[in-house]
Amino acid sequence: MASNLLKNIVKLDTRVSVSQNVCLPIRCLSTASPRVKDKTGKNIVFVDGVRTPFLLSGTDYASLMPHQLAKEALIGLMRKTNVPREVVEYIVYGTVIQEVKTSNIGREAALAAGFPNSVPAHTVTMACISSNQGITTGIGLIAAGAYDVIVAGGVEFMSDVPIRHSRKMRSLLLRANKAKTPLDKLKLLSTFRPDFLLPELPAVAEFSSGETMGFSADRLAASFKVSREEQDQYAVRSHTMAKEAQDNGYLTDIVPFRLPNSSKVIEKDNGIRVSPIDKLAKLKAAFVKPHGTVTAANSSFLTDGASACLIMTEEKAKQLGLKPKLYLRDFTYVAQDPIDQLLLGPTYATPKVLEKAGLSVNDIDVWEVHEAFAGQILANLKAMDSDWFAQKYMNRKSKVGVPDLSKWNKWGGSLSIGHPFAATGVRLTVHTANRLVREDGQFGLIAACAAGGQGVGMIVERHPDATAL
Ligand SMILES: CC(=O)SCCNC(=O)CCNC(=O)[C@H](O)C(C)(C)COP(=O)(O)OP(=O)(O)OC[C@H]1O[C@@H](n2cnc3c(N)ncnc32)[C@H](O)[C@@H]1OP(=O)(O)O
Repeated sequence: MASNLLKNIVKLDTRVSVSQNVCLPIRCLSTASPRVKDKTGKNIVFVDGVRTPFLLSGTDYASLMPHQLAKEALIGLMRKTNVPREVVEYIVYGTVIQEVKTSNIGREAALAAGFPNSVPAHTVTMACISSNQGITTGIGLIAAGAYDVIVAGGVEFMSDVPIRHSRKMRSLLLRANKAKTPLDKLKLLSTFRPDFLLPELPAVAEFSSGETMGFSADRLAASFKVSREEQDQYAVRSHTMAKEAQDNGYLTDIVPFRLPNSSKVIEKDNGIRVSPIDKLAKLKAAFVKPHGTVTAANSSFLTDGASACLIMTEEKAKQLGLKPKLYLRDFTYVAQDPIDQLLLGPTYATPKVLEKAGLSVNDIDVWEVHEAFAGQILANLKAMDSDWFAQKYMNRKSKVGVPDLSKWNKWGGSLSIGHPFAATGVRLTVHTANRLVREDGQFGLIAACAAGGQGVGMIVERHPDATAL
């Protein structure tokens, strides 16, 4: 395993500023002979994507319901693209922790956002890659010829999660509902015990192992010998780059959100926080106590937010006079053992999707990789740089290869911008699109890990018409 890798990340990132290397789109891209062939016969394009500002849970969105956030993302998308709602034929929307009253949240959000009743919507869930799943389900529907115009996206709302009665209490209440006589009800009441009142709190944890994501990340970092200092440095990198992108006005995927019944308009992500490294070093372990290395500052934080994007056939985009940002070229999903390899999705998905598309690591101009934890990102980079890992775990002859880190998450990532689980996939895609224009690149790779030991890799290509940010 290359031991210099992490040193290089730190050195490199203090030098690379997102305000450098910005140029207008000058590369001549052509649809005539694409290097990556279209597999669908439809040349499916990503027109644009938007998101609400991502906020720390428990802050300004706290009194909302999740479908209200999703509604704002959908309204913002239609306003930004200037496409009439009637043109949209189907909506695929992601969520992870479901609000029980709006279980098909895609449909509720679409109705609230003023889409015609005749536009069907369904909800998908695949943990942190749920809106990637929204996009690729849309690709499938278009490729199958079912529809030409799809909206995809996702929402997560951690300010209010369903807290259930205990199983014993639920069982009692359900039986009480069916009890016919007062005597039956009394008999049931006599079975009540005080411990029935203990609630069941949801945890960001793996069902099969019971382990929280943070605990797993700490174990992963330890097994790849990623130090606390390296994790803290990576976290500072993420926040520094996100702050620069925010200050430079690059985060144009944000649609401002006017809070209902208030004059307050939310315009910015509120979790970006550049702190001195010695401040981070003082924080206590958040999961593996007391000696773990994953802390509040080198973890993504619990976030509220929603996203949405518009995808369609290139022909339809032309008919509508739109200037798409990307071709959606290829994708893959991967899955591993959720106990030992929970957060290594990017390592597994990257070579698979590159090979499918006929590209190599060096062809990628923009990397957007989900940062669940700094330790998880650094463990993935080490795994990608290891022949031993490739041979032992991936059935490959040699390592995947290390991405050029000057092209990696240059506008920050989930650690700093936030990670509303099901909304992140669209955020990664639209940042890839906008970075490809600003950085004059051609190909982007999006990768993410997800609970269940799953992961996604997507290859996108800048569309020749992509100019507007
Ligand atoms: C596939 C996947 O994506 S898996 C990932 C899924 N996501 C997760 O698992 C979420 C992980 N994150 C979490 O669960 C939570 O954010 C936690 C447990 C890590 C932290 O939660 P909390 O303890 O509530 O965080 P809180 O915001 O209070 O921060 C704790 C302390 O760290 C400090 N802190 C947090 N971030 C920073 C920062 N960037 N710089 C400096 N200090 C910081 C806070 O100021 C606070 O300090 P204090 O105790 O002196 O007030």
